[in-house]
Amino acid sequence: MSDASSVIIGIGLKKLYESGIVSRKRTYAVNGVDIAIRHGETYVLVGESGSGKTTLGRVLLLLIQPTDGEIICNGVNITHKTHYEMIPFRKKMQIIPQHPEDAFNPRWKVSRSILEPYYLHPESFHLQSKTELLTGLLQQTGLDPEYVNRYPHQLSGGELQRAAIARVIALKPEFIICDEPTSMLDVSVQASIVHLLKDIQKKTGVSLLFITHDIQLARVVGDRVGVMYKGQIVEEGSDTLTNPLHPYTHALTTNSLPGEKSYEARYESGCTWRSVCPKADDICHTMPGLQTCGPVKIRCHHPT
Ligand SMILES: Nc1ncnc2c1ncn2[C@@H]1O[C@H](COP(=O)(O)OP(=O)(O)OP(=O)(O)O)[C@@H](O)[C@H]1O
Repeated sequence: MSDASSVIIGIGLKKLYESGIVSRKRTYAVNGVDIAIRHGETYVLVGESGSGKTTLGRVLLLLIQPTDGEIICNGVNITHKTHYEMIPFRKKMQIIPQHPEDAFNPRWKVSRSILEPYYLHPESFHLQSKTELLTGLLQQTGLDPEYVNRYPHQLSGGELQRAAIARVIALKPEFIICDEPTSMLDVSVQASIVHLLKDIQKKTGVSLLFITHDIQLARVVGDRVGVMYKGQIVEEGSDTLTNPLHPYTHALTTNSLPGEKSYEARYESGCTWRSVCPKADDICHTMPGLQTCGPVKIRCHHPT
């Protein structure tokens, strides 16, 4: 899967969580994911709550160590790099969180938080002064200079998300994970934040991994879409949400998912969707691989 067109590649990624003291509960939040994000594209990860989107995103950034699998950044295997060896890669990979307020120190003025990369990595800014950097970042994100002299609780959710984006782009990243960046915002400002991110992408060529459970947003924002179900990507393509081939994607996009009770069965092997799939037969007791069908990848024995 190593190719020069990708900024980040995950190969065979797994993340196992174990909980409970008396009886151990094992959950594969990510269960064998292959993914490649190309330079300059927006790849949308879509799926229901608990399907593993956030865990996969954090594993790709090595904010969570995978239980298994490898991560390649610009052709370099970074899976087992030390904290020190990771520094140059960390600068190139950033995340915009769902809750911008969590990303700010409540005791710092917003300007201090936006300039945090400057204090952490002064060598990256050469002769640029703090004021020049801040002015440029505010211009790029459309944030009123007056706001950055305030504390985080004195800004609206949309203003704070712009400030979070300003901090993220300070180090000129090549790859940004946007983890539901608009889901906590008022509908009226959601579109402006999405436009801002796409505008930054147009100007800088940054790759975006956009995590959402909003199908309409995914359709609009994504160059390619990966559909996650129980820790796996079951379908991937540019037209996936308009012409779904996997029975799960079809149910997700037509609002016809069965009730939680009817498909909560977890199998140790085989297709995890088979308990409710109308097409399920004996072969579905074996796990389908992610097959390439033209421009689409699909994990199903019986695609439409
Ligand atoms: N630290 C953890 N310890 C144990 N289980 C976890 C942990 N983090 C996540 N999980 C479990 O892993 C699964 C995937 O969670 P994850 O947050 O990645 O899903 P998601 O698709 O991002 O959901 P949402 O859209 O609600 O944010 C869930 O079953 C969750 O309970």
